[in-house]
Amino acid sequence: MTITTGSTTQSTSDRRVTAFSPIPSPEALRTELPLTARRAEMVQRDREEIAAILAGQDDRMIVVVGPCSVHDPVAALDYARRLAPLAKEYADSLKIVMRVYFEKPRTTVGWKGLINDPGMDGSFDVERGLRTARSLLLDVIDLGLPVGCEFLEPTSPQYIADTVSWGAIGARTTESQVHRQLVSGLSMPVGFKNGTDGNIQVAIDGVKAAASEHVFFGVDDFGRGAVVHTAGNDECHVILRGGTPGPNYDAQSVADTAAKLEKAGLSPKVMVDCSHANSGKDHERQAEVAVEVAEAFAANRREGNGPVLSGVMLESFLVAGAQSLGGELVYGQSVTDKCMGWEASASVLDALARAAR
Ligand SMILES: O=C[C@H](O)[C@H](O)COP(=O)(O)O
Ligand SMILES: C=C(OP(=O)(O)O)C(=O)O
Repeated sequence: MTITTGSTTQSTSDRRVTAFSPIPSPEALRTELPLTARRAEMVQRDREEIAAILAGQDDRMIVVVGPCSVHDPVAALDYARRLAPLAKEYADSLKIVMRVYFEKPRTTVGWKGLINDPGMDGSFDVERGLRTARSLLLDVIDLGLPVGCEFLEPTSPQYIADTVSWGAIGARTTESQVHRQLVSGLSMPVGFKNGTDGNIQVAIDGVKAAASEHVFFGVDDFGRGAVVHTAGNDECHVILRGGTPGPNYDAQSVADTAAKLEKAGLSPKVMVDCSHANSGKDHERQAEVAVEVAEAFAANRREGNGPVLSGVMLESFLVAGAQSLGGELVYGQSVTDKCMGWEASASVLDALARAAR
């Protein structure tokens, strides 16, 4: 049911709000699609392993890999079925986390992801989006894969965060107090991207702010407005994704970021996003960047410099490249940024595993 509003001439509020569409509470959705004790155990174990890598207690490399965005849950699960055996095969050297991104921050306007508009047709069936997203997350966990999500809407994590082992705050929201507060209450390790302009300090500030306690506006499990009190999240790190001036995945940028984190009293943990401005959004270049980063990772370990570079992020799907929305869609191809295809992704994972060993 949609409630139309802003209709009386006397009203000074909601003059530009055209409707409110109710959705189920987080508790109702979690009851309908329960995590279950077995899955909760897997999520907890995966979060601890990722945190241990970030803390330097486990010298594997975190690899967050998967589509830029999920638009077709069938293709995403198909992808997960291919990734799961590789995650097992490389488990001695890589901690593979599947990118299962449902919320897309746009530079201006565009499709905002499966939760916002699962039909990709402007029908904005958010209730269906939430249900589809949660259901897919449970299916991916059942394949033995940890899940990584970007958190964008401040209240959507209530519906899905119990399934998520690693989270990200994107380049467009890394400086936002609302997102930093949100992270301070999240139960998993979270990476803050540098800004789109290449500013790394905003990500370092994000890590610092999220480690602190906060009190802010939110919703409780029953969807009621509430004041949220958080304990702070000390398992956060920076993600270097390049920026307007160019890439920032080189050894010097990683070392400088680590030094700045240490100066700020934070753990010097850095992940490199091989996509976005580090590859000029070119999926073929992304594979080359990943191989360069793998070599730097191996050299860093050989020189005994400690595991500053803790992980990489890759945008990868079944079919290489990207397609526009509108016409008939190619199965397994991104509808947002260009992704590496499956074959290229598998060989990059192999290169990363060899480097990490
Ligand atoms: O990762 C995805 C995109 O880079 C991000 O959502 C911005 O996309 P846009 O510039 O196409 O809006
Ligand atoms: C939106 C993303 O990246 P960024 O915030 O770095 O642009 C993403 O990783 O999907």
